[in-house]
Amino acid sequence: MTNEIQSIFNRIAPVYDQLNDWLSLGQHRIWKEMAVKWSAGKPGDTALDLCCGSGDLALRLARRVGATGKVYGVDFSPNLLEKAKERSQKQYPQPAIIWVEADVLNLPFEDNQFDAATMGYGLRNVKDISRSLQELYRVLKPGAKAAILDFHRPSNPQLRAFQQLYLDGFVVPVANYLGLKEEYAYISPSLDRFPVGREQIELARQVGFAVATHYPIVNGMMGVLVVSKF
Ligand SMILES: C/C(=C\Cc1cc(O)c2ccccc2c1O)CCC[C@H](C)CCC[C@H](C)CCCC(C)C
Ligand SMILES: C[S@@+](CC[C@H](N)C(=O)[O-])C[C@H]1O[C@@H](n2cnc3c(N)ncnc32)[C@H](O)[C@@H]1O
Repeated sequence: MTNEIQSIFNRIAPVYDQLNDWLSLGQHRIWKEMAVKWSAGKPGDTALDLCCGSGDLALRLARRVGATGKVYGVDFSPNLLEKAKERSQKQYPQPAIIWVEADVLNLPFEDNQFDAATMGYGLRNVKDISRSLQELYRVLKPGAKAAILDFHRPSNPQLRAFQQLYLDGFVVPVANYLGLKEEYAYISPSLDRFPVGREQIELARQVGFAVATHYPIVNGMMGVLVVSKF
C-alpha cells in the first residue's frame, strides 16, 4: 500500500533533480559530496545509500568505491528509482549500482554487510527515526561509518528566520508554479518535527553507535550526522 510520504516523492519525481539544482542554487551537490566524503567509503568497499531517490549520493558513492567496489541504493518510491536507473544508464557508473525498492525500516540485507553508508534527506521523512538508525546499525560492519545529511534548524534566530523566509517565500512559490505547492510546503513542518543535532546524536547512541557527531553546515541550515559502529 502506498503511504503519504511515498506519494509525495512519486509526484515530485519528474522535476526533483531540476528543482534541487534551482532551489539550492546548485549547492546541494556540494553538501552531498561532503556526506559521501564523511562516510569514509574507499576503493573496493561495499557501500549503501539509504533513501537514494534519484541516485545522487549513490552515484557519488560509486565514484568513491570504484570498479572493485559495490553500491546498493534503496528507496520505496518506484518513480524516483526509475529516475535513478535512467541516470545510471546514461552515466554508466563503475561499479553498476544495484537499485533496490524497499522500506529502509526493514532492510532486505543480512547483518554486518556494508563498509560505508549514506542517507541524504531521508531520516526526516521516515516514520520511525530510531528504527531507521537501528536498521542502519544492523547492516553496517563493525568499524563502518555512515553519514546522514538533512535539513537542520540554525540556533541563530536571524539565520532561522532567513531559512524560513527562503522556504516560504522562494521554495514554495517556485514549487507552486509547477503545481507542487503542498509537496514542498511539507518540508517546513517536517523540519519542525525533526530532532536537532544533539537529539540525533542521542538517538544514534541509543541504538548502539559508539561514536556519533553532528556537523552543522550551511550556517546550521543543513547538518550531517556521522556515526560509527565499533
Ligand atoms: C536536496 C535538497 C532537498 C531534498 C528534499 C528533501 C525533502 O524532504 C523534500 C520534501 C518534499 C519535497 C521536496 C523535498 C526535497 O527536494 C536540498 C536543496 C533544496 C532545498 C529546497 C533548498 C533549501 C535551501 C535552504 C533552506 C537555504 C539555502 C541557502 C543557500 C545559500 C542557497
Ligand atoms: C528528499 S528525497 C532524497 C533523495 C536523495 N537521497 C537525495 O538526496 O536527493 C527522500 C527520499 O526518501 C525516500 N524515503 C522516505 N522514507 C522512506 C522509507 N521508509 N523507505 C525507503 N525510502 C524512503 C523517498 O522515497 C525519497 O526518495
